[in-house]
Amino acid sequence: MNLRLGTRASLLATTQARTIADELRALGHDVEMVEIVSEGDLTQAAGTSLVGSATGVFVNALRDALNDGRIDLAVHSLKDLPTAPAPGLVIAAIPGREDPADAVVARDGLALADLPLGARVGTGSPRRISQIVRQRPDLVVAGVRGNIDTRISKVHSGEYDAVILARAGLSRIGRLDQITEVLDPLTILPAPGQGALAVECRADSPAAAAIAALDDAHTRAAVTAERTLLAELEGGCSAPIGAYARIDGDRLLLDAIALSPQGTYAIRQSAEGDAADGAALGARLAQNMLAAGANSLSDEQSPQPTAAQLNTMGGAAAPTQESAQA
Ligand SMILES: NCc1[nH]cc(CCC(=O)O)c1CC(=O)O
Repeated sequence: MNLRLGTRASLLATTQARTIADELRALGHDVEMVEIVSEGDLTQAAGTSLVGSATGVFVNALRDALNDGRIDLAVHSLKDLPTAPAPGLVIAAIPGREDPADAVVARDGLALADLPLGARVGTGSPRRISQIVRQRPDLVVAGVRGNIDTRISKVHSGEYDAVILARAGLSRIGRLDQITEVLDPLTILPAPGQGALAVECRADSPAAAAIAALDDAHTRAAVTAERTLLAELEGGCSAPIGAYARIDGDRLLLDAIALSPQGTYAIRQSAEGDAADGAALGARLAQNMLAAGANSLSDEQSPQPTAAQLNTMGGAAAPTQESAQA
């Protein structure tokens, strides 16, 4: 089958797209790569930045190309896809995912815990900020723009003592040697879907069946749990969310955290369910977290916390309370 695969021009995007193209070629398909240039790429190249979500602009440029019939499939980082389904499009494959952990790239080979008091850490992700400041309130966290290599270069130039990046992205572009610490995904919970790719096509496209051969059932179950949890929590709160699901035999284990922006308060819970139904597990854990107060997390203590909130809030909470089974 002839397949036109759309990709952004960035190193990470083209590397990810090439991986998928190679796998489809191995199945006997002819794959042509089509570069899709978006407003986001143009402004990034000009050294300026977009107001609002740049990732949204990149995703939409690829989706427009799918809807217009300029391409037959698009490869996305799953964590950059909004949880709402795109009308007329389907995620035809979620291939096996990389290690979803976050990673530290720091000067002098340092781990997060070894950074000196008041060190400068670059990340703009509310999820990373809240979890890292919760562990190290002394760190000065500042947003950092640009692609992965640009971010790493800001450590080498001394602008930052460390930056936090997804291990998967560093792996894909061959920068694992830059990592000075991989953060345990049960300590710093990853973004829902981190490390996974999503291959999207038109719902009525004959390409869907061809692409489906790349799907990995275990990864799909895990990221479905993570993204369903995110979707349910997004409806009820604007707190940063981390989630990490993994398969254990025929069971699916899910850990999730919602935090106040500076990490003063957090609700962390875990649950397990049938590996065949990630959506049910994600929805159930989200409801439990909302019941525990995930919808009212702020760095100022809430006026009248419920008993359930008191049980799961605060930096001094014992790990056993934080990881109460749901
Ligand atoms: N939002 C940017 C983005 N989207 C996907 C990745 C890396 C690959 C992945 O997480 O799957 C990154 C960079 C990062 O977070 O370090």
